[in-house]
Amino acid sequence: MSRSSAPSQQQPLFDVDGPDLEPEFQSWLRSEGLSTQPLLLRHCGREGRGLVASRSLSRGEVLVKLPDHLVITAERAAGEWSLLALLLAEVKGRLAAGDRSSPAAARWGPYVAVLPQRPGTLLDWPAKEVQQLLRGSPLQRLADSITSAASASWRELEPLIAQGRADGLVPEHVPLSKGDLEWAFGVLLSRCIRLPSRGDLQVLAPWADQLNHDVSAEEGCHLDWSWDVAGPAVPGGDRAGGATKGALVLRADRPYAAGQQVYVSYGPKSSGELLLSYGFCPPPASNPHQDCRLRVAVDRQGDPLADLKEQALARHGLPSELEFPLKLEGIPEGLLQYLAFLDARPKVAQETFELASVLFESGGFPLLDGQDTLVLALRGLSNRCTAALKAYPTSMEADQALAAGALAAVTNRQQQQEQQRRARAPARARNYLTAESPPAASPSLSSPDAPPLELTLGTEDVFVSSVLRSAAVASIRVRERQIVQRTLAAVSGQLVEAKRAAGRSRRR
Ligand SMILES: C[S@@+](CC[C@H](N)C(=O)[O-])C[C@H]1O[C@@H](n2cnc3c(N)ncnc32)[C@H](O)[C@@H]1O
Repeated sequence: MSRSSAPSQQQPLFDVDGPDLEPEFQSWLRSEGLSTQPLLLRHCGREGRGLVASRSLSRGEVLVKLPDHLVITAERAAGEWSLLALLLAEVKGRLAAGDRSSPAAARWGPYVAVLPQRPGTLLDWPAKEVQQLLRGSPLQRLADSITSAASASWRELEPLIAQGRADGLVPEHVPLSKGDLEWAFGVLLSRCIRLPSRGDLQVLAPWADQLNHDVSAEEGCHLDWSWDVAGPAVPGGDRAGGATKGALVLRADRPYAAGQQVYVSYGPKSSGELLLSYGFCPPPASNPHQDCRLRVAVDRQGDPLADLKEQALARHGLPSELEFPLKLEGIPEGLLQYLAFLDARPKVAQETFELASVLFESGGFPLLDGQDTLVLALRGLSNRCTAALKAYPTSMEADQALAAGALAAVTNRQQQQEQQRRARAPARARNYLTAESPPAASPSLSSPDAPPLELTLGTEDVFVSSVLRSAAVASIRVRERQIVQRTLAAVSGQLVEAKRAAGRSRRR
């Protein structure tokens, strides 16, 4: 794990003497050879459960050491991602029916029992809302890829389940409907960790998956969680009492005070990616990984050189379609070269390959039939940005008001809950700060100048309230458009500069 040394905001402290959460799960972990120390499982406000330092911790100290046999891999679930989902859904179905007779339920039951009923990912959103809320945003493509992956898995699993029922392997009391599988896909989306050190193996890691995400952390879980795969065996760690092959080890990257929540990063993800795959939405304006994806592709319909261009791109190891993350800080590396190539119209085949070599090998922008290919690329980017802005169905002002209105509603509700909690809490517990972030000042509901959403909307907020879901998306749309507008401004500046340079070279 790695994260910035300063916490992103003033962090609340949690009660280290409070009652243990999920006691059955924790005693199962201990019986499996996992020491849950030095972290405690606590309710962490809108983040759900989280892991909290039980005492002060020093940098470099081991926080989690998960023996290999407790890591659930697709291999261990006898196959691929879909089968891992099937394993989860089957165990959940059996637990609901009080049946622990299958080996999978006996093995993983205590873990599956503490998984959230509603992971709160995009797969839990009402289908009609997905299209409606994401229209115009590049997030629509991510949503499509999530829903089509889930549909493809279901198509793969449906006949297997039917066969399993026919063969008496899946009893009638275990429901395995599309909805049950979607629950499992949501769990995988929001909890799977990709381990680069093990060939990008995707795993479920009980206990470690109770760690929440901090946008300011530098790198992290799901795609990149930087677990060390520990070399030394954990004696007595396997179920037969022998040594396991290793363990996933998480070390503290900085000191923690007792009661402080330990966060990791789920990877450099934008607020939209977090919303769709994990169900929560950190304020996009303060997410350092916020971007607006621009998809650019060879125009197969309109470009007579499309085939040649695809061949030339392939020679340079490039696909015929790419997504570039536009950011506030400037034009992404390689975008202008790619656009210059897509938009150029060489007259002969050979020129197409030569142009590709100059653009992609030297990074320079040659003249093509007297035309400056940098100017071509900048104009192409400007047109695409203008089109991207037009694709949003709502105005910037409407989105700002929507996001601010939700912030006010959440803040008010939070203040009320806080007052109720304080009134109920015993005196000792009042010494601890509360689990939720400090309330923000309520902005005006309708002002177009209202501040951006400054509060993370939690999975529960987003799941239960379609108003908050649309507010979360509105806050993302606001930031995406700000990024596109900033890119347009940078392009205009560069176009003026490129034209001046072209004029100077003509005069010479
Ligand atoms: C890997 S699990 C972490 C444990 C989880 N909190 C639980 O109670 O099971 C990921 C889920 O935790 C929640 N989460 C993680 N980081 C969060 C954050 N910074 N803000 C709000 N929710 C967060 C989201 O619901 C997400 O889908």
